Amino acid sequence: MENKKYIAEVIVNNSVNKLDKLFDYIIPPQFINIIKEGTRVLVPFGKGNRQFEAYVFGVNIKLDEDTSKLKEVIRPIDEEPILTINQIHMIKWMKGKYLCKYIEAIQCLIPAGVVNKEKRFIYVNREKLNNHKYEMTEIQKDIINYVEEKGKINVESLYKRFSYNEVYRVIKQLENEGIIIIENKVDSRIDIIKEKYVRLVISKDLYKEALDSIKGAKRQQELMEFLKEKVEVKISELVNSHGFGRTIINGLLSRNIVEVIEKESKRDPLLNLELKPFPKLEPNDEQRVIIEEITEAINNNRVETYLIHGVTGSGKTEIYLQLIENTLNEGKQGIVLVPEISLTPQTVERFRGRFKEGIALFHSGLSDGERYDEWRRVASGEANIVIGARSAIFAPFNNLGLIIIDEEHEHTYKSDLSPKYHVKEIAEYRSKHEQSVLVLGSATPSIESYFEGVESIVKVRELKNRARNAKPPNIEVIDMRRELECGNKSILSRRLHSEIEKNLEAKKQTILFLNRRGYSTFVSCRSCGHVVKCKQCDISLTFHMTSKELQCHYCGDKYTAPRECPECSSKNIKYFGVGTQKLEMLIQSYFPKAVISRMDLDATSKKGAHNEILESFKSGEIDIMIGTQMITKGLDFPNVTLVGIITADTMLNMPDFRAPEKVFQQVLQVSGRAGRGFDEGKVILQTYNPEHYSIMLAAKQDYISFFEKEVELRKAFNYPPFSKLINITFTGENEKETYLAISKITDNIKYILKSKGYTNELDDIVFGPNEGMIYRVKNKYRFYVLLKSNKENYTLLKAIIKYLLIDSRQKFVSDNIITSIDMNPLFIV
Ligand SMILES: Nc1ncnc2c1ncn2[C@@H]1O[C@H](COP(=O)(O)OP(=O)(O)OP(=O)(O)O)[C@@H](O)[C@H]1O
Ligand SMILES: [Zn+2]
Ligand SMILES: [Zn+2]
Repeated sequence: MENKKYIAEVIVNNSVNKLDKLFDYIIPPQFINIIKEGTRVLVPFGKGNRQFEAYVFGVNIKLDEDTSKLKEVIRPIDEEPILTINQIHMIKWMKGKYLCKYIEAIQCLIPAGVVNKEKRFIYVNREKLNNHKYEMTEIQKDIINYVEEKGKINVESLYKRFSYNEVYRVIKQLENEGIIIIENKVDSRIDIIKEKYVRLVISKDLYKEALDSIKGAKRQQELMEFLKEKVEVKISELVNSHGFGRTIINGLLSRNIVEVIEKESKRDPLLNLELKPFPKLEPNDEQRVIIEEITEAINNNRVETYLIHGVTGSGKTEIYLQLIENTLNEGKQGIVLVPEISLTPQTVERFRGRFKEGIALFHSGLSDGERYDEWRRVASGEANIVIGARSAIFAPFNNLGLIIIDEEHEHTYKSDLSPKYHVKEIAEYRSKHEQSVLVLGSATPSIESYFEGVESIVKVRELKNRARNAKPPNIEVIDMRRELECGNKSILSRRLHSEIEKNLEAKKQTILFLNRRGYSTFVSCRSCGHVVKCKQCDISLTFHMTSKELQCHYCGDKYTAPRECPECSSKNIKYFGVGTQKLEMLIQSYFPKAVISRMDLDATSKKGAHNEILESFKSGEIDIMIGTQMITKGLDFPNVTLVGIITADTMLNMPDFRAPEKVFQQVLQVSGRAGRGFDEGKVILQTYNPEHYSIMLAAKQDYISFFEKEVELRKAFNYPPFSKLINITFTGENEKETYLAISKITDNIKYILKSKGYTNELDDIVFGPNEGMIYRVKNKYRFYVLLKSNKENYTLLKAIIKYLLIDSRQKFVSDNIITSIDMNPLFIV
């Protein structure tokens, strides 16, 4: 056939709004069999035909159609497609679900190291230079000399050498005259690391002779003997760990006794962690039943979600380990998600101790290079287990059998960048499309997840007992209002004080927990515990320092700050909190002999500091550990018998409908650190709101009652899981312009809703626009509008947002305003 053309539909790797769609390119005949769905290609783009990297999403054949306006693909970048067809489907699905850009979704699936960057190279055209007619300026001469000297160089390096403005102007002009030529090349940003190794090249029979020939050089002889035992050794290792300097190595090199070879090496982030074996445990009855049931589902490729609700210390990790083992035995691969790798060193240790190898780690602390290497280990099949935070859910496995989300209630599973996905949603998608089992685990499942259990969408399995027969800790609530009445103004109740004392005498360890989030933004009464809330939203009001007013963070209603408590008329109506540092000083002054350590963001900002503190806590050097949220997760220290929660109220009064849930979770999680060994654990929980259902039920460790109460309230105020929230944020440098822009969008949303017959309900659907809780960040102003939708209008609302903020964005929002859409916000900030 004459006019048959192969057309590639591509996504250009560029985050400009206008480019967020598929573009057609002709595939030149020589590439027809190479360029497929998922191949990365180089394409010319725009008027200047600059080269861009692009991803092929589809290949079509066109017959007798006019393709004269289309450009041609320049060439493929890789030999094999970099995205599978499954992944392309997932990217399209993510775009539809989160209203993000294609390229943003692609960037979730492919690590930064793979995504290429365009580099510009520059060189001099000698002929044109010789023929030019005018006198050059000094700077022109300097630049030309510099470039000629180097041959062909990256333009970036000119910017380092000369001032940007000068270079920019000069090279533009010289380029127009053809004196210099600029070439665009797309290049991988990450270099593959090559390591140099040394090995003996002397055969066995010549060995003795060679050894004798260097009698005078004792160290060279020693190196020979050293290498004799080994195949090859890294130069860096010889130099750094074994004291063989370069001259010694060069000595043997010059005599042709050794040679140096180069091998590609992968950066291994686990390299410097020591490996302690963690042998398989005989599962107890509760564990066994669950392991058997889920293994059966894995073996039969069933699409199934399990929620393991197991009290703290019930041995969930052992279940995960055995499930992963069974998955590998089936020749399949597994993903284990943890809230934060650096905060869950014990979990990682156990997996490494059990499986030794084949584990790849994905987390935010990796350099681009490390991330790229880990990704390639997974893609090439070298690793069959991935452990990691959020991003690990995108691990490029091709035979996925099992996904585990440990501590599934943790908020770190929600991405704060676009696409604002929740790991659980991606995991559900992969489970469904790759026939694999999803396991969620928590001692305190999120209300949404447990609700899915009630609705039989997920299968809930319970672990009611601690694994090593330890008893659950005993939680005692201390009413801080009574302390004040009795004249104790200290941050420690008398009870907590004396328990710490006792614990120190018994040589047991103590954890003191202080929550920093939401610290002193709300107003409460120290005499009666009353907290001022919005009448409409049941949300604690936020105190605004500048206006000295109280404002509801959800609906925007303003209230005047009371001078005395509306409940008990006390003048003690302001809340004063303390930070961890101050707390550490206080505790040290109360217990001068105790060894105290602090674990918070400040104390652990140095690399490795977190692990160091944990190690010395484990070894028993530290008596009292003071910490923030960092110490609530997965720590298993048998010698901790006392946990003190300094105040449950900071969290309780967060302007967030999930505040009671978070308090409940946090109290149970941090309490769960106590009494995991032979001795019983005790928890002292201090609060100004002892009657709050969240505190009372946490003290009883009664998850089910808490769940029921919470669900009742969510239903009454129409919060998730009974509604879906959508949050739209506008950020801009010009306060007024940003506000007007979001107001215009809000009006449009209302207008369209009205035209679709929603008239009376508008006030129950659209809230705002309001100032963001963090109103001014880096001189940019932030406003948001919150939408509350139900099953029947969700699709409509999504379509409206898509129309206003994506498809017709240019019409409604100027380019200097950043818009962000969150389809299921966990926090509204
Ligand atoms: N079958 C078993 N036999 C003996 N010990 C076990 C068994 N299963 C688990 N353990 C031990 O019980 C302790 C608690 O287990 P693990 O840390 O897995 O609890 P968890 O459910 O993850 O708790 P948390 O939710 O508090 O993190 C660990 O020290 C673990 O080694
Ligand atoms: Zn009061
Ligand atoms: Zn309100």
